[in-house]
Amino acid sequence: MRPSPAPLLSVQGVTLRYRTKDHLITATYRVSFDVYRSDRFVIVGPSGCGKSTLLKAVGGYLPTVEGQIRLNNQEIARPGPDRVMVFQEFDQLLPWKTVKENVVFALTASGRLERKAAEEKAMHYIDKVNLSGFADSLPHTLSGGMKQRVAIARGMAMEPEILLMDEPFAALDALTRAKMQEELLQLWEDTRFTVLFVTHSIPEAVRIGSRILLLSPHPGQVRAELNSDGIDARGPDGKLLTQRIEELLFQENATQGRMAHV
Ligand SMILES: Nc1ncnc2c1ncn2[C@@H]1O[C@H](COP(=O)(O)OP(=O)(O)OP(=O)(O)O)[C@@H](O)[C@H]1O
Repeated sequence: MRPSPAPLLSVQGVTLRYRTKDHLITATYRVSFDVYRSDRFVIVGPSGCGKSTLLKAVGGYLPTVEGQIRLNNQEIARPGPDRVMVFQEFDQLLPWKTVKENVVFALTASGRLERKAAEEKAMHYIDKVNLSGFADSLPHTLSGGMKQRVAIARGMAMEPEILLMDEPFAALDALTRAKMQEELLQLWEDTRFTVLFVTHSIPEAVRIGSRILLLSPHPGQVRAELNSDGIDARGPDGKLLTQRIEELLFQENATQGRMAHV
């Protein structure tokens, strides 16, 4: 038997808290999961269960209270270019820079590439998100979906070890959202990047994920981790998986922290 590969990202027993003036808020409690290279790892759970907080901690913006987060076996202590975030908001781009310049700037400002190499790489990824014809446009002339495509192109151009996506399509209309999900999967087919994707939409989790982690309501604990690789989200298996997730998330007396593998 071949030894199983080491995880790219390992989250072990992670508790995350916010301290406000009057309260200590536990956002996640002893959450554990592993993300392997080329996983499309989706975290799904109800509003307030700590999904964004987990992503912030993986991004290196929030320290753990308990547990450890390791990338390539190195403990995460601060943000770094090996982890790039894409957010829900459409205002992630620099409004005074064109589409191309937004991507080029991310590559040159981090000192990773010279101007010419950065331009080439920027155009490569802008093309991948089908925006070549808009390279010289300013963000305010683009639709919400197009802005998100630019943010994704910028994130991918940085070629991080892992792309962190926090509800990137939640503010889009249903049709555009479905199209963007399709495009993301196509991009993944092309480049097999590793993505950690947060959503509160079960259909989106089933559509995007190769693995799906379910978190309980606040404070978020692991309720189950499901294998969804190769499942046709629109076919009978996709429907069954959606039902199973609904049961696991909404059953009244779910045993907290119990792991279910499908
Ligand atoms: N900056 C903050 N200060 C204090 N509490 C916070 C802060 N950010 C989040 N919280 C609290 O932490 C908990 C988890 O929030 P988080 O935003 O991570 O949840 P979520 O699952 O991403 O929710 P949603 O799906 O609504 O975005 C919530 O109770 C929230 O109120």
